[in-house]
Amino acid sequence: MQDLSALPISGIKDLWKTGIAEGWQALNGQTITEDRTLEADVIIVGTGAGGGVSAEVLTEHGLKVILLEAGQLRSSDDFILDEGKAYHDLYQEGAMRATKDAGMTILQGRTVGGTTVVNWTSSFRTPRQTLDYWRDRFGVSDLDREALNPWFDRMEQRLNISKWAMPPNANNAVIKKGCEKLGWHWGIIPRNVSGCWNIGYCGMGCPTDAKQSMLVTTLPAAMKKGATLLYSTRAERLLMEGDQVVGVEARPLNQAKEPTGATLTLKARAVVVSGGGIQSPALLLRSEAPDPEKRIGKRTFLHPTSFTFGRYQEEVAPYYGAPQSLYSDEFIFKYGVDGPGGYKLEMMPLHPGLASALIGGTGEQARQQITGLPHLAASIALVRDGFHDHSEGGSVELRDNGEPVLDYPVNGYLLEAVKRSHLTQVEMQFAAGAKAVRPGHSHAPYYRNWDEARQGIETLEYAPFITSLGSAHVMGGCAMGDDEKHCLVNHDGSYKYLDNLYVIDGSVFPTSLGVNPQLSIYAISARNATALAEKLSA
Ligand SMILES: Cc1cc2nc3c(=O)[nH]c(=O)nc-3n(C[C@H](O)[C@H](O)[C@H](O)COP(=O)(O)OP(=O)(O)OC[C@H]3O[C@@H](n4cnc5c(N)ncnc54)[C@H](O)[C@@H]3O)c2cc1C
Repeated sequence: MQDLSALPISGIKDLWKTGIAEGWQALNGQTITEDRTLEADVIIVGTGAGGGVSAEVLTEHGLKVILLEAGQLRSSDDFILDEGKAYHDLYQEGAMRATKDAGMTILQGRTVGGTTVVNWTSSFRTPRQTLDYWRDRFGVSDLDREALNPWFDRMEQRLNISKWAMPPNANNAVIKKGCEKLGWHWGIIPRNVSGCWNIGYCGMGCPTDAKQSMLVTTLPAAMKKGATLLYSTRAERLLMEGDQVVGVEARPLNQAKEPTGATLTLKARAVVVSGGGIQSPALLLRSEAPDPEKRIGKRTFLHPTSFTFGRYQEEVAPYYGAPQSLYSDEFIFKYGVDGPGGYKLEMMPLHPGLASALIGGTGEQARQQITGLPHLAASIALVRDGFHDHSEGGSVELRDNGEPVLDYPVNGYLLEAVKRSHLTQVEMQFAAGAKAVRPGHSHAPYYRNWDEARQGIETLEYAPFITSLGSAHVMGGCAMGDDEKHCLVNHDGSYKYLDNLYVIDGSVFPTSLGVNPQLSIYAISARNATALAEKLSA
């Protein structure tokens, strides 16, 4: 019998299959077994938020671009709502990435389109407080909200970003019900979707191309203008002559993500590094790029994220519907910008695979948890990291095989914020009508009411490993700013110690943001890629 689950949705044309049939230059590294040399005006390493936007802008200016992507090319026909396949094919380390001591899990994309292919579409402008802090603390000039607003306008229009007009799913409705009852702020999330079917599988790749990720927007635009894409091909190191970057050495990868043995020598007038947090610093480290203050990979931030799970009488079905549509900023700057850690409240989708990994438990307990999934709501709190002396983030290191690992110790400052965020989320879920709520902590039971929970959480030990923490927002590691003690690139993305090298992605943020990062990356990348394009085409 035919396996219907493996069939693409009929009537939706796969953009990439059509484009390649029409002549787009997309080369699969798996088929490259012999050395080659290629030339372009600009080489872009990485095809996510920063790389996609840069590719569109640079090709619009008539520049010849080569895009390198370590991940594979997967497009709408491949997105069959299968968690296992998606995590294996579309995520870094098969979605098993974690910090060095395994204190936090890290979800990050690795595919053509980068993390934008698997993200949950929430699109916020950078908070003023964050931009002001960057200016005052790190000397990030020319990047206040007024200067950035035109770039936000432009990218919101390009990616069809607007507040979600449908009713929230039951999972997200917890925010409205709970916050209204408690008198807390809540709002509707703007999403980058066009004709969204409200399926709820954004994290597995959008099968209807409704999500306006780089895969269906900027990258196809660049391909139409003659860009060359080399996928399953990893940038190994930068090619340098004195203090000039002259290109990139790249390795095509086979299906097992191992080098095929061939070497690609790619020459260009400029190199844009858009590998995202962790990978962009890793490329600079592998290249032994000059770094007098030892800043490469330092100040890598994660928005460390805590969870709570609420059980409801009615069905919640946390796997259906727009994954994130409501949020609360009640606690994000409540304790000042650089005081105790503030956090943004959102909900997260729970599909069976992710749920079993996050909720934990074994044997009968695990069975009960999973059978109860339809009645479970999952809230998250994204802790703003990087705004306090005790919140310096993590450092990227290289393993023996050249692959990166992030050392991010979970310290007392963070755990204090996490404890407060548990109390907040538990209170919100009870106010929303939950019958029982459990914070993401190995020693926490399901509490039956807010009083019991408050007392219980007060007695919990908050320590690394027993306190569940994860991240889907890797930022920083190549901080921008005038302050050379902390920063590696200038506010236009140019590398301080080499010519012709630009970092354009989420790794340039000198702190985390306090909002989900994609729109900040799109806007700042559009600004910096435009300046670069004008310079190169002058
Ligand atoms: C599950 C999930 C949900 C999310 N939801 C949201 C959301 O709702 N809203 C939001 O704002 N953000 C969300 N994010 C985060 C957001 O998508 C990312 O912050 C953003 O895409 C990062 O952009 P980037 O350009 O820095 O890197 P990425 O988009 O990660 O792109 C980097 C790309 O470069 C490639 N690469 C790296 N190194 C090399 C190399 N050496 N050679 C070749 N290729 C290389 C990588 O394989 C990757 O494809 C989510 C993330 C996840 C994981």
